[in-house]
Amino acid sequence: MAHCCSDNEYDPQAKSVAEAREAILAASIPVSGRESVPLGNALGRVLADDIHAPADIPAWSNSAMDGYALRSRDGDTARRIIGRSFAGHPFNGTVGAGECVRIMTGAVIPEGADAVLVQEQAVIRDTQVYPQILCTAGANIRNAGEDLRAGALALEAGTWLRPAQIGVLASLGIPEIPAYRRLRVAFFSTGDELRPLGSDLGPGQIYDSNRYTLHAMLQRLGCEILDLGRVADDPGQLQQTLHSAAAMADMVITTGGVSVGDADHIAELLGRLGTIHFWKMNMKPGRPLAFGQLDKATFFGLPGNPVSTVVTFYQFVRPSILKRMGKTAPWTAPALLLPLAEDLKKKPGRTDFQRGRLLQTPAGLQVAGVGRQASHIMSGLSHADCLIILAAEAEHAKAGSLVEVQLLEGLV
Ligand SMILES: Nc1nc2c(c(=O)[nH]1)N[C@H]1C(S)=C(S)[C@@H](COP(=O)(O)OP(=O)(O)OC[C@H]3O[C@@H](n4cnc5c(N)ncnc54)[C@H](O)[C@@H]3O)O[C@H]1N2
Ligand code: MOO
Repeated sequence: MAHCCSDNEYDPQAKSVAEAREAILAASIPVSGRESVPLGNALGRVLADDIHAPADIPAWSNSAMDGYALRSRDGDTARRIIGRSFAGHPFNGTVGAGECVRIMTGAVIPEGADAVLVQEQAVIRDTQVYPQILCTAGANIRNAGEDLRAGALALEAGTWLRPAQIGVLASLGIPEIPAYRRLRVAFFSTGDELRPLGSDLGPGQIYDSNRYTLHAMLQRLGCEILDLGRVADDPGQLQQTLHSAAAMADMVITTGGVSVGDADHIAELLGRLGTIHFWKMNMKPGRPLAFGQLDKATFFGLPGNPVSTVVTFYQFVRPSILKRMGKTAPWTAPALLLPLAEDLKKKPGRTDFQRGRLLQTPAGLQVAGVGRQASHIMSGLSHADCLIILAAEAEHAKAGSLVEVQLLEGLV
């Protein structure tokens, strides 16, 4: 018999994170609906068509520096300034032997010139320029089509638009883009103990924090959010809410009530209403997880413990949303390998997603835990910038050993 406090860390029936994610992604079918979206509102949308460059980018060969456009083959001989080429105001003549054109960054390279002498490397007397160095052909010139050739594939269908991609589309002069429609996600939290923020708490009651965390995670993914509020641990109300959620959304997410307690009704209900798998996951936090289909909607029943809600969202729901939004792979966050700055405790059995923070040390980037790791400690998660992933079979991890790390924040 196992000791009462052993926490049953190893369960041969439990599903691994990789197995569950594979099954979830296989069942996550991309939406087909599409719409035209003004580029200014396109952040976070997914391109529904390939985008080709309508013209060379840059359209003209232009100067990378402020200086003098000249013929490189004339060496370091003095040049006479015959005109000016400013961004938006090209010089219309031709640069000949012994001549140059005053030029600014971004201005068109005049005919005849094949190099730009940077002004810091020139001495000017009267209208003569005396090069202090020899320019090679092509020096400080950005050639037409160097970024993208006319007709070249700029961005592929399935690209998730972040600021850099928006910038590329803007540089092509495209005011509206073809995008897949946004994913409609309905969610609600379950539990008799949950109270709205701002209300007084009675004995045993807590604030419904998961719904706010979920809302924020969905907002970041650009979903159309349908917040259905709090639902008590009442099978009739739960059934009604699940029905209406499935009728209005592409995906339905609940938190709480997926475990084995007497008030955990999600399992039994969904077994009747849809095609649902209840998985005991081989991970910590996030042991119970429900996944399946409810009418046409993908369903996720996330565990109620607040940290478990976040960790399971990032490991399973986010990849499913990204794929259903039409984004091409990858759908999972990449893992870095970083040295641990301190020992971390772990029992063998479940894959551990410990909350961590990155440390800049003289020896380079390292990672440390954020302290207490239980699945109700949201303050720890709020101080974390990454998850430290310790393999199921691993025991305590030693300072200095390399561990997998998933960043919680990205630049874009
Ligand atoms: N006998 C067993 N008990 C439990 C097991 C188990 O395997 N056998 N698993 C434990 C693990 S691990 C987790 S995780 C939880 C998951 O349970 P539920 O999904 O049924 O969640 P609840 O029981 O409803 O709530 C758990 C915990 O989280 C709080 N909670 C719930 N909703 C919210 C919310 N919207 N905002 C903030 N906090 C919330 C709730 O009050 C509970 O404290 O089951 C364990 N038990
Ligand atoms: O698996 Mo639970 O999420 O540890 O608290």
